[in-house]
Amino acid sequence: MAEDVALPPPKMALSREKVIEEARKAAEWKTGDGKKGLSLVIIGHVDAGKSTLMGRLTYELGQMEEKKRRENERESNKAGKGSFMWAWEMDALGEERDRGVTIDINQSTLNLPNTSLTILDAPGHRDFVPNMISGASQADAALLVVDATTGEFEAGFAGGGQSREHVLLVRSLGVGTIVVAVNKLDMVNYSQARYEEICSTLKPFLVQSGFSPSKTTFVPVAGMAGVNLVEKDTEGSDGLRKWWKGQTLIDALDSLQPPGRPIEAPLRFPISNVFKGGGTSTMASGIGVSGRLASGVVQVGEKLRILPGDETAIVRTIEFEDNSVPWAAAGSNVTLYLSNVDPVNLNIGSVLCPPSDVVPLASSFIAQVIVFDIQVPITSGTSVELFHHSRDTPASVSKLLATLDRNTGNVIKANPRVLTKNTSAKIQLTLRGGTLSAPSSKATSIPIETFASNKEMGRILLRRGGETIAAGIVLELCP
Ligand SMILES: Nc1nc2c(ncn2[C@@H]2O[C@H](COP(=O)(O)OP(=O)(O)OP(=O)(O)O)[C@@H](O)[C@H]2O)c(=O)[nH]1
Repeated sequence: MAEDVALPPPKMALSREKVIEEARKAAEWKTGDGKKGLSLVIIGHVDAGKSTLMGRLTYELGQMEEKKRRENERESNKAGKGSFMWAWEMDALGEERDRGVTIDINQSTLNLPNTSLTILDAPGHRDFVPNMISGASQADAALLVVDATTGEFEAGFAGGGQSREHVLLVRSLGVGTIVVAVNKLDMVNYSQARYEEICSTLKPFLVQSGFSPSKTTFVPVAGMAGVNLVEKDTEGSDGLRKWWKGQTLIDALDSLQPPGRPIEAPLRFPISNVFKGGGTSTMASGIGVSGRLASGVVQVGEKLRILPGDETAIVRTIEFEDNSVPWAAAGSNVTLYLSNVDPVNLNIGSVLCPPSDVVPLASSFIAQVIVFDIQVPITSGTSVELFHHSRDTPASVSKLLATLDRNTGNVIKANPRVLTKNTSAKIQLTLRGGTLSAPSSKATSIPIETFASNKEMGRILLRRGGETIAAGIVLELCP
Protein backbone atom coordinates (compact mmCIF):
# COMPACT_ATOMS: atom_id res chain seq x y z
CA MET A 1 0.00 0.00 0.00
CA ALA A 2 1.04 3.58 -0.48
CA GLU A 3 3.05 5.22 2.25
CA ASP A 4 2.41 8.61 3.67
CA VAL A 5 3.22 11.42 1.28
CA ALA A 6 5.06 13.35 3.98
CA LEU A 7 7.87 10.80 3.88
CA PRO A 8 10.69 11.59 1.48
CA PRO A 9 10.40 9.64 -1.78
CA PRO A 10 12.24 6.32 -1.76
CA LYS A 11 15.63 5.99 -3.45
CA MET A 12 16.37 3.60 -6.27
CA ALA A 13 18.03 0.51 -4.80
CA LEU A 14 19.44 -1.04 -7.95
CA SER A 15 21.01 0.03 -11.22
CA ARG A 16 18.89 -0.45 -14.34
CA GLU A 17 21.31 -3.15 -15.51
CA LYS A 18 20.84 -5.06 -12.27
CA VAL A 19 17.03 -4.92 -12.58
CA ILE A 20 17.26 -6.18 -16.16
CA GLU A 21 19.48 -9.02 -14.99
CA GLU A 22 17.03 -9.98 -12.24
CA ALA A 23 14.08 -9.75 -14.63
CA ARG A 24 15.89 -12.00 -17.08
CA LYS A 25 16.52 -14.54 -14.34
CA ALA A 26 12.89 -14.39 -13.26
CA ALA A 27 11.82 -14.94 -16.88
CA GLU A 28 13.81 -18.18 -16.95
CA TRP A 29 11.27 -19.62 -14.58
CA LYS A 30 12.12 -23.23 -15.31
CA THR A 31 15.45 -23.01 -13.54
CA GLY A 32 14.15 -21.28 -10.43
CA ASP A 33 11.37 -22.05 -7.99
CA GLY A 34 9.16 -19.31 -9.35
CA LYS A 35 6.19 -19.78 -11.63
CA LYS A 36 5.88 -18.29 -15.06
CA GLY A 37 3.59 -15.30 -15.22
CA LEU A 38 1.07 -15.04 -18.02
CA SER A 39 -2.03 -12.97 -18.68
CA LEU A 40 -5.09 -14.38 -20.35
CA VAL A 41 -8.01 -12.49 -21.82
CA ILE A 42 -11.35 -14.32 -21.85
CA ILE A 43 -13.29 -13.71 -25.03
CA GLY A 44 -16.45 -14.99 -26.69
CA HIS A 45 -20.02 -14.25 -27.54
CA VAL A 46 -22.41 -12.97 -24.89
CA ASP A 47 -23.69 -15.86 -22.72
CA ALA A 48 -21.11 -18.34 -24.01
CA GLY A 49 -20.60 -19.16 -20.32
CA LYS A 50 -17.33 -17.31 -19.71
CA SER A 51 -18.03 -16.15 -16.16
CA THR A 52 -19.56 -19.50 -15.17
CA LEU A 53 -16.54 -21.34 -16.53
CA MET A 54 -14.05 -19.12 -14.71
CA GLY A 55 -16.05 -19.25 -11.47
CA ARG A 56 -16.22 -23.03 -11.55
CA LEU A 57 -12.54 -23.25 -12.43
CA THR A 58 -11.65 -21.11 -9.41
CA TYR A 59 -13.69 -23.43 -7.22
CA GLU A 60 -12.24 -26.63 -8.69
CA LEU A 61 -8.73 -25.29 -8.13
CA GLY A 62 -9.58 -24.85 -4.46
CA GLN A 63 -9.30 -21.09 -4.77
CA MET A 64 -12.93 -20.44 -3.86
CA GLU A 65 -13.92 -21.63 -0.42
CA GLU A 66 -16.95 -23.85 0.11
CA LYS A 67 -18.45 -21.15 2.34
CA LYS A 68 -18.08 -18.64 -0.48
CA ARG A 69 -19.61 -21.06 -2.95
CA ARG A 70 -22.66 -21.50 -0.74
CA GLU A 71 -22.90 -17.76 -0.33
CA ASN A 72 -22.81 -17.28 -4.12
CA GLU A 73 -25.47 -19.94 -4.49
CA ARG A 74 -27.69 -18.22 -1.93
CA GLU A 75 -27.17 -14.76 -3.40
CA SER A 76 -27.78 -15.83 -6.99
CA ASN A 77 -30.89 -17.79 -5.98
CA LYS A 78 -32.18 -14.84 -4.02
CA ALA A 79 -31.77 -12.67 -7.10
CA GLY A 80 -33.70 -15.29 -9.07
CA LYS A 81 -30.62 -16.18 -11.08
CA GLY A 82 -29.67 -19.58 -9.74
CA SER A 83 -28.10 -20.58 -13.04
CA PHE A 84 -25.63 -17.74 -12.61
CA MET A 85 -24.22 -19.00 -9.31
CA TRP A 86 -20.73 -19.66 -10.65
CA ALA A 87 -20.65 -16.41 -12.59
CA TRP A 88 -21.44 -14.62 -9.32
CA GLU A 89 -17.88 -15.11 -8.16
CA MET A 90 -16.41 -13.25 -11.12
CA ASP A 91 -18.82 -10.37 -10.67
CA ALA A 92 -18.10 -10.19 -6.95
CA LEU A 93 -14.39 -10.03 -7.67
CA GLY A 94 -15.04 -7.15 -10.01
CA GLU A 95 -16.84 -5.18 -7.33
CA GLU A 96 -14.23 -5.91 -4.76
CA ARG A 97 -11.56 -4.60 -7.02
CA ASP A 98 -13.48 -1.52 -7.96
CA ARG A 99 -11.45 1.17 -6.26
CA GLY A 100 -13.65 4.10 -7.04
CA VAL A 101 -13.30 4.31 -10.81
CA THR A 102 -15.12 2.63 -13.62
CA ILE A 103 -13.76 -0.86 -13.93
CA ASP A 104 -13.95 -1.99 -17.49
CA ILE A 105 -12.59 -5.47 -17.10
CA ASN A 106 -12.50 -7.98 -14.23
CA GLN A 107 -9.04 -9.00 -13.16
CA SER A 108 -8.12 -11.92 -10.94
CA THR A 109 -5.32 -14.44 -10.54
CA LEU A 110 -5.44 -18.21 -10.87
CA ASN A 111 -2.66 -20.19 -9.27
CA LEU A 112 -1.81 -23.17 -11.48
CA PRO A 113 0.97 -25.67 -10.74
CA ASN A 114 3.44 -23.92 -13.07
CA THR A 115 1.76 -20.63 -13.87
CA SER A 116 0.49 -17.57 -12.13
CA LEU A 117 -2.30 -16.69 -14.53
CA THR A 118 -3.76 -13.18 -14.57
CA ILE A 119 -7.31 -13.45 -15.87
CA LEU A 120 -8.82 -10.54 -17.77
CA ASP A 121 -12.54 -11.23 -18.11
CA ALA A 122 -14.04 -9.20 -20.93
CA PRO A 123 -17.78 -8.66 -21.15
CA GLY A 124 -19.17 -10.26 -24.29
CA HIS A 125 -21.79 -7.66 -25.05
CA ARG A 126 -21.38 -5.68 -28.21
CA ASP A 127 -21.26 -2.36 -26.38
CA PHE A 128 -18.31 -3.58 -24.37
CA VAL A 129 -15.91 -4.17 -27.24
CA PRO A 130 -13.83 -1.08 -26.34
CA ASN A 131 -13.33 -2.57 -22.85
CA MET A 132 -12.29 -5.81 -24.41
CA ILE A 133 -9.71 -3.95 -26.44
CA SER A 134 -8.26 -2.59 -23.22
CA GLY A 135 -8.15 -6.12 -21.77
CA ALA A 136 -6.69 -7.69 -24.88
CA SER A 137 -3.96 -5.10 -25.14
CA GLN A 138 -2.74 -6.35 -21.75
CA ALA A 139 -2.87 -10.07 -22.56
CA ASP A 140 -0.36 -12.71 -23.66
CA ALA A 141 -2.92 -15.32 -24.67
CA ALA A 142 -6.66 -15.59 -25.22
CA LEU A 143 -9.23 -18.11 -24.05
CA LEU A 144 -12.09 -18.19 -26.53
CA VAL A 145 -15.22 -19.70 -25.01
CA VAL A 146 -17.79 -20.94 -27.52
CA ASP A 147 -21.23 -22.32 -26.75
CA ALA A 148 -21.64 -25.76 -28.35
CA THR A 149 -25.45 -25.68 -28.05
CA THR A 150 -27.10 -26.27 -31.41
CA GLY A 151 -27.65 -22.91 -33.07
CA GLU A 152 -25.77 -20.97 -30.39
CA PHE A 153 -22.29 -21.60 -31.73
CA GLU A 154 -23.52 -20.53 -35.15
CA ALA A 155 -25.09 -17.34 -33.74
CA GLY A 156 -21.89 -16.39 -31.92
CA PHE A 157 -19.75 -17.02 -34.93
CA ALA A 158 -21.84 -15.67 -37.83
CA GLY A 159 -21.52 -12.06 -39.04
CA GLY A 160 -22.41 -9.84 -36.08
CA GLY A 161 -21.46 -12.52 -33.52
CA GLN A 162 -18.80 -11.43 -31.07
CA SER A 163 -16.65 -14.56 -31.37
CA ARG A 164 -15.44 -13.57 -34.80
CA GLU A 165 -14.79 -9.93 -33.95
CA HIS A 166 -13.05 -10.80 -30.67
CA VAL A 167 -10.69 -13.22 -32.42
CA LEU A 168 -9.71 -10.63 -35.01
CA LEU A 169 -9.30 -8.00 -32.34
CA VAL A 170 -7.05 -9.98 -30.03
CA ARG A 171 -4.85 -11.11 -32.89
CA SER A 172 -4.53 -7.54 -34.18
CA LEU A 173 -3.52 -6.46 -30.69
CA GLY A 174 -0.60 -8.86 -30.74
CA VAL A 175 -2.01 -11.88 -28.90
CA GLY A 176 -0.51 -14.86 -30.72
CA THR A 177 -1.71 -17.83 -28.64
CA ILE A 178 -5.28 -19.03 -28.27
CA VAL A 179 -7.05 -21.78 -26.34
CA VAL A 180 -10.60 -22.58 -27.46
CA ALA A 181 -12.93 -24.02 -24.82
CA VAL A 182 -15.82 -25.70 -26.62
CA ASN A 183 -18.28 -25.21 -23.78
CA LYS A 184 -21.74 -26.37 -22.65
CA LEU A 185 -21.16 -29.82 -24.16
CA ASP A 186 -23.76 -31.08 -21.67
CA MET A 187 -26.33 -29.37 -23.90
CA VAL A 188 -25.44 -31.66 -26.82
CA ASN A 189 -25.01 -34.86 -24.84
CA TYR A 190 -21.23 -34.68 -25.05
CA SER A 191 -21.44 -35.36 -28.77
CA GLN A 192 -18.03 -35.95 -30.36
CA ALA A 193 -19.45 -35.12 -33.79
CA ARG A 194 -20.64 -31.71 -32.57
CA TYR A 195 -17.26 -30.98 -30.97
CA GLU A 196 -15.46 -31.89 -34.19
CA GLU A 197 -17.86 -29.87 -36.31
CA ILE A 198 -17.11 -26.78 -34.23
CA CYS A 199 -13.34 -27.37 -34.35
CA SER A 200 -13.36 -27.82 -38.10
CA THR A 201 -15.30 -24.56 -38.56
CA LEU A 202 -13.00 -22.63 -36.25
CA LYS A 203 -9.62 -23.99 -37.38
CA PRO A 204 -9.46 -22.39 -40.85
CA PHE A 205 -10.86 -19.15 -39.48
CA LEU A 206 -8.17 -18.99 -36.77
CA VAL A 207 -5.43 -19.63 -39.33
CA GLN A 208 -6.83 -16.90 -41.59
CA SER A 209 -6.91 -14.54 -38.63
CA GLY A 210 -3.18 -15.11 -38.12
CA PHE A 211 -3.02 -17.75 -35.36
CA SER A 212 -0.45 -20.41 -36.11
CA PRO A 213 -1.88 -23.95 -35.64
CA SER A 214 0.98 -24.72 -33.24
CA LYS A 215 -0.28 -21.94 -30.97
CA THR A 216 -3.92 -23.00 -31.10
CA THR A 217 -5.45 -25.56 -28.69
CA PHE A 218 -9.01 -26.92 -28.50
CA VAL A 219 -10.50 -28.40 -25.33
CA PRO A 220 -14.04 -29.79 -24.87
CA VAL A 221 -15.65 -28.72 -21.56
CA ALA A 222 -18.90 -28.25 -19.69
CA GLY A 223 -18.20 -25.29 -17.43
CA MET A 224 -21.24 -25.40 -15.19
CA ALA A 225 -20.89 -29.12 -14.41
CA GLY A 226 -17.12 -28.75 -14.04
CA VAL A 227 -16.41 -31.39 -16.69
CA ASN A 228 -12.83 -31.54 -18.03
CA LEU A 229 -11.76 -28.39 -16.23
CA VAL A 230 -9.21 -29.60 -13.67
CA GLU A 231 -9.67 -33.35 -13.17
CA LYS A 232 -10.26 -35.81 -15.98
CA ASP A 233 -12.64 -38.04 -14.06
CA THR A 234 -15.37 -36.14 -12.31
CA GLU A 235 -19.06 -36.63 -11.73
CA GLY A 236 -20.81 -36.38 -15.09
CA SER A 237 -17.64 -36.75 -17.16
CA ASP A 238 -18.40 -40.25 -18.51
CA GLY A 239 -20.01 -38.98 -21.73
CA LEU A 240 -16.86 -37.07 -22.60
CA ARG A 241 -14.39 -39.68 -21.33
CA LYS A 242 -15.73 -42.18 -23.88
CA TRP A 243 -13.99 -40.33 -26.68
CA TRP A 244 -11.81 -37.56 -25.25
CA LYS A 245 -8.32 -38.70 -24.20
CA GLY A 246 -6.74 -35.27 -24.46
CA GLN A 247 -5.94 -32.67 -21.83
CA THR A 248 -8.10 -30.76 -19.37
CA LEU A 249 -8.56 -27.02 -19.68
CA ILE A 250 -6.15 -26.42 -16.80
CA ASP A 251 -3.46 -28.57 -18.40
CA ALA A 252 -3.85 -26.57 -21.60
CA LEU A 253 -3.62 -23.24 -19.75
CA ASP A 254 -0.73 -24.38 -17.56
CA SER A 255 1.34 -25.38 -20.57
CA LEU A 256 1.06 -21.99 -22.31
CA GLN A 257 4.45 -20.39 -22.86
CA PRO A 258 4.93 -16.69 -22.18
CA PRO A 259 6.01 -14.76 -25.27
CA GLY A 260 9.47 -13.17 -25.30
CA ARG A 261 9.36 -9.88 -23.42
CA PRO A 262 11.06 -6.65 -24.48
CA ILE A 263 12.76 -6.23 -21.09
CA GLU A 264 15.75 -4.31 -22.41
CA ALA A 265 13.76 -1.74 -24.40
CA PRO A 266 13.01 1.60 -22.73
CA LEU A 267 10.14 1.58 -20.22
CA ARG A 268 6.68 2.10 -21.69
CA PHE A 269 3.80 1.96 -19.22
CA PRO A 270 0.46 2.86 -20.81
CA ILE A 271 -2.00 3.66 -18.02
CA SER A 272 -5.22 1.66 -18.16
CA ASN A 273 -6.67 2.83 -14.87
CA VAL A 274 -6.13 5.68 -12.40
CA PHE A 275 -7.43 5.55 -8.86
CA LYS A 276 -6.99 6.94 -5.45
CA GLY A 277 -5.95 3.97 -3.40
CA GLY A 278 -5.48 3.09 0.22
CA GLY A 279 -3.43 6.09 1.35
CA THR A 280 -4.49 7.55 4.66
CA SER A 281 -3.48 11.17 5.09
CA THR A 282 -4.10 13.05 1.88
CA MET A 283 -5.52 12.06 -1.44
CA ALA A 284 -2.12 12.39 -3.05
CA SER A 285 -0.66 9.71 -0.78
CA GLY A 286 -2.34 6.97 -2.72
CA ILE A 287 -2.43 7.89 -6.37
CA GLY A 288 -2.26 4.58 -8.15
CA VAL A 289 -2.02 3.84 -11.83
CA SER A 290 -2.46 0.36 -13.16
CA GLY A 291 -1.60 -1.21 -16.46
CA ARG A 292 0.84 -3.49 -18.11
CA LEU A 293 4.47 -2.72 -18.76
CA ALA A 294 4.57 -2.79 -22.56
CA SER A 295 8.37 -2.80 -22.46
CA GLY A 296 11.32 -2.20 -20.15
CA VAL A 297 11.64 -2.31 -16.37
CA VAL A 298 10.60 -0.03 -13.53
CA GLN A 299 11.71 0.13 -9.90
CA VAL A 300 10.71 1.82 -6.68
CA GLY A 301 12.27 5.27 -6.40
CA GLU A 302 12.47 5.78 -10.15
CA LYS A 303 11.49 9.15 -11.59
CA LEU A 304 9.17 8.84 -14.58
CA ARG A 305 7.92 11.26 -17.18
CA ILE A 306 4.18 11.33 -17.93
CA LEU A 307 3.23 11.84 -21.56
CA PRO A 308 1.53 13.83 -22.91
CA GLY A 309 2.57 16.77 -20.70
CA ASP A 310 5.67 18.01 -18.91
CA GLU A 311 5.07 16.32 -15.56
CA THR A 312 7.16 13.75 -13.76
CA ALA A 313 6.36 11.46 -10.83
CA ILE A 314 8.28 9.22 -8.46
CA VAL A 315 7.40 5.55 -8.01
CA ARG A 316 6.68 5.08 -4.33
CA THR A 317 5.55 1.44 -4.36
CA ILE A 318 4.86 -1.22 -6.94
CA GLU A 319 2.06 -3.67 -6.35
CA PHE A 320 2.00 -6.98 -8.21
CA GLU A 321 -0.73 -9.52 -7.40
CA ASP A 322 -1.45 -7.81 -4.08
CA ASN A 323 2.22 -7.89 -3.02
CA SER A 324 4.60 -5.00 -2.83
CA VAL A 325 7.61 -5.64 -5.07
CA PRO A 326 10.87 -3.69 -5.62
CA TRP A 327 10.72 -3.78 -9.42
CA ALA A 328 8.61 -5.01 -12.34
CA ALA A 329 9.40 -5.91 -15.94
CA ALA A 330 7.74 -5.95 -19.37
CA GLY A 331 4.65 -8.15 -19.52
CA SER A 332 3.60 -7.68 -15.88
CA ASN A 333 0.27 -6.16 -14.90
CA VAL A 334 1.03 -3.91 -11.95
CA THR A 335 -0.18 -0.94 -9.97
CA LEU A 336 2.31 1.86 -9.42
CA TYR A 337 1.71 4.20 -6.51
CA LEU A 338 3.16 7.56 -7.42
CA SER A 339 4.18 10.60 -5.46
CA ASN A 340 5.35 14.13 -6.27
CA VAL A 341 2.64 14.43 -8.88
CA ASP A 342 -0.65 16.22 -9.28
CA PRO A 343 -3.30 13.56 -10.10
CA VAL A 344 -4.86 15.79 -12.76
CA ASN A 345 -1.87 14.92 -14.92
CA LEU A 346 -2.53 11.20 -14.76
CA ASN A 347 -5.05 10.00 -17.29
CA ILE A 348 -6.10 6.72 -18.81
CA GLY A 349 -4.04 6.36 -21.99
CA SER A 350 -1.10 8.45 -20.76
CA VAL A 351 2.26 6.69 -20.98
CA LEU A 352 4.95 6.64 -18.26
CA CYS A 353 8.53 6.44 -19.49
CA PRO A 354 12.08 7.36 -18.44
CA PRO A 355 12.71 11.15 -18.68
CA SER A 356 15.83 10.37 -20.72
CA ASP A 357 14.01 8.23 -23.27
CA VAL A 358 10.57 9.66 -23.91
CA VAL A 359 7.84 8.38 -26.20
CA PRO A 360 7.32 10.59 -29.21
CA LEU A 361 4.02 12.45 -29.55
CA ALA A 362 2.20 12.51 -32.85
CA SER A 363 -1.01 13.95 -34.20
CA SER A 364 -0.72 12.29 -37.59
CA PHE A 365 0.89 9.07 -38.78
CA ILE A 366 1.01 6.53 -41.59
CA ALA A 367 -0.36 3.07 -40.82
CA GLN A 368 -0.70 -0.24 -42.57
CA VAL A 369 -4.12 -1.69 -41.82
CA ILE A 370 -6.32 -4.66 -42.60
CA VAL A 371 -9.93 -3.70 -43.22
CA PHE A 372 -12.51 -5.96 -41.53
CA ASP A 373 -15.83 -7.18 -42.90
CA ILE A 374 -17.40 -3.72 -43.36
CA GLN A 375 -20.54 -2.71 -45.22
CA VAL A 376 -19.73 0.96 -45.87
CA PRO A 377 -16.33 1.49 -47.56
CA ILE A 378 -13.67 3.76 -46.03
CA THR A 379 -12.95 6.92 -47.97
CA SER A 380 -10.58 9.80 -47.45
CA GLY A 381 -12.11 11.93 -44.66
CA THR A 382 -13.88 9.04 -42.93
CA SER A 383 -14.24 9.77 -39.18
CA VAL A 384 -13.07 6.99 -36.91
CA GLU A 385 -12.29 6.23 -33.29
CA LEU A 386 -8.64 5.38 -32.90
CA PHE A 387 -7.79 2.83 -30.19
CA HIS A 388 -4.25 2.70 -28.90
CA HIS A 389 -3.85 0.74 -25.66
CA SER A 390 -6.54 2.08 -23.33
CA ARG A 391 -6.88 5.38 -25.14
CA ASP A 392 -9.58 6.15 -27.69
CA THR A 393 -9.31 9.34 -29.68
CA PRO A 394 -11.42 10.84 -32.46
CA ALA A 395 -9.47 10.75 -35.72
CA SER A 396 -9.97 10.83 -39.44
CA VAL A 397 -8.56 8.88 -42.33
CA SER A 398 -6.81 11.82 -43.96
CA LYS A 399 -5.29 10.00 -46.96
CA LEU A 400 -5.68 6.67 -48.70
CA LEU A 401 -2.13 6.06 -49.90
CA ALA A 402 -2.27 2.57 -51.40
CA THR A 403 -3.97 -0.79 -51.35
CA LEU A 404 -1.55 -3.62 -50.63
CA ASP A 405 -1.30 -7.31 -51.33
CA ARG A 406 -2.22 -8.96 -48.01
CA ASN A 407 0.53 -11.55 -48.29
CA THR A 408 3.45 -9.74 -49.87
CA GLY A 409 2.70 -6.18 -48.81
CA ASN A 410 3.34 -5.00 -52.40
CA VAL A 411 1.37 -2.01 -53.65
CA ILE A 412 -1.64 -3.04 -55.75
CA LYS A 413 -3.01 0.44 -56.37
CA ALA A 414 -1.67 3.86 -55.38
CA ASN A 415 -4.10 6.54 -54.13
CA PRO A 416 -7.27 4.39 -54.20
CA ARG A 417 -10.59 6.17 -53.91
CA VAL A 418 -12.13 3.75 -51.41
CA LEU A 419 -11.17 0.82 -49.20
CA THR A 420 -13.61 -2.06 -49.20
CA LYS A 421 -13.88 -5.04 -46.87
CA ASN A 422 -10.97 -7.43 -46.35
CA THR A 423 -8.40 -5.25 -48.08
CA SER A 424 -4.98 -4.31 -46.78
CA ALA A 425 -3.95 -0.68 -47.17
CA LYS A 426 -1.55 2.08 -46.30
CA ILE A 427 -3.36 5.12 -44.93
CA GLN A 428 -2.65 8.37 -43.15
CA LEU A 429 -4.55 9.02 -39.93
CA THR A 430 -4.92 12.42 -38.32
CA LEU A 431 -6.16 12.89 -34.79
CA ARG A 432 -8.81 15.37 -33.86
CA GLY A 433 -9.07 17.01 -30.45
CA GLY A 434 -11.89 16.78 -27.93
CA THR A 435 -13.67 13.60 -26.93
CA LEU A 436 -15.47 10.96 -28.94
CA SER A 437 -18.85 12.50 -28.16
CA ALA A 438 -17.62 16.06 -28.70
CA PRO A 439 -14.69 16.07 -31.13
CA SER A 440 -13.12 19.46 -31.76
CA SER A 441 -11.30 20.69 -34.83
CA LYS A 442 -8.14 21.33 -32.81
CA ALA A 443 -5.57 18.61 -33.39
CA THR A 444 -4.32 16.61 -30.45
CA SER A 445 -1.16 14.56 -29.96
CA ILE A 446 -0.79 11.17 -28.33
CA PRO A 447 2.24 9.12 -27.25
CA ILE A 448 2.68 6.53 -29.97
CA GLU A 449 5.59 4.77 -31.69
CA THR A 450 6.23 2.96 -34.93
CA PHE A 451 5.83 -0.80 -34.88
CA ALA A 452 9.46 -1.07 -35.98
CA SER A 453 10.73 0.76 -32.91
CA ASN A 454 8.38 -0.77 -30.33
CA LYS A 455 5.84 -3.44 -31.32
CA GLU A 456 3.72 -2.97 -28.23
CA MET A 457 3.42 0.77 -28.81
CA GLY A 458 2.85 0.56 -32.55
CA ARG A 459 -0.49 -1.25 -32.85
CA ILE A 460 -3.81 0.46 -33.51
CA LEU A 461 -7.47 -0.34 -34.05
CA LEU A 462 -10.07 1.72 -35.83
CA ARG A 463 -13.77 1.69 -34.98
CA ARG A 464 -16.73 3.50 -36.51
CA GLY A 465 -20.31 3.60 -35.23
CA GLY A 466 -19.71 0.89 -32.64
CA GLU A 467 -18.04 -1.50 -35.06
CA THR A 468 -14.36 -2.37 -35.47
CA ILE A 469 -13.49 -1.57 -39.07
CA ALA A 470 -9.73 -2.03 -39.26
CA ALA A 471 -6.60 -2.94 -37.32
CA GLY A 472 -2.97 -2.35 -38.06
CA ILE A 473 0.48 -1.08 -37.24
CA VAL A 474 2.12 2.33 -37.26
CA LEU A 475 4.71 2.71 -40.03
CA GLU A 476 5.77 6.30 -39.72
CA LEU A 477 5.01 9.35 -37.55
CA CYS A 478 4.25 12.48 -39.57
CA PRO A 479 5.97 15.70 -38.50
N1 LIG B 1 -26.06 -26.02 -19.84
C1 LIG B 1 -25.06 -25.19 -19.51
N2 LIG B 1 -25.33 -23.90 -19.28
C2 LIG B 1 -24.31 -23.07 -18.96
C3 LIG B 1 -22.97 -23.56 -18.89
N3 LIG B 1 -22.18 -22.52 -18.58
C4 LIG B 1 -22.97 -21.44 -18.46
N4 LIG B 1 -24.26 -21.76 -18.67
C5 LIG B 1 -25.42 -20.84 -18.62
O1 LIG B 1 -25.29 -19.87 -19.66
C6 LIG B 1 -25.73 -18.59 -19.21
C7 LIG B 1 -24.64 -17.54 -19.43
O2 LIG B 1 -23.54 -17.83 -18.58
P1 LIG B 1 -22.47 -16.73 -18.19
O3 LIG B 1 -21.37 -17.45 -17.50
O4 LIG B 1 -23.08 -15.57 -17.51
O5 LIG B 1 -21.99 -16.28 -19.63
P2 LIG B 1 -20.96 -15.13 -20.06
O6 LIG B 1 -20.33 -15.61 -21.29
O7 LIG B 1 -20.08 -14.82 -18.90
O8 LIG B 1 -21.90 -13.96 -20.35
P3 LIG B 1 -21.50 -12.38 -20.55
O9 LIG B 1 -20.60 -11.99 -19.40
O10 LIG B 1 -22.81 -11.70 -20.53
O11 LIG B 1 -20.82 -12.32 -21.87
C8 LIG B 1 -26.15 -18.74 -17.76
O12 LIG B 1 -27.55 -18.96 -17.70
C9 LIG B 1 -25.41 -20.01 -17.35
O13 LIG B 1 -26.05 -20.67 -16.30
C10 LIG B 1 -22.74 -24.97 -19.14
O14 LIG B 1 -21.61 -25.50 -19.10
N5 LIG B 1 -23.82 -25.71 -19.46
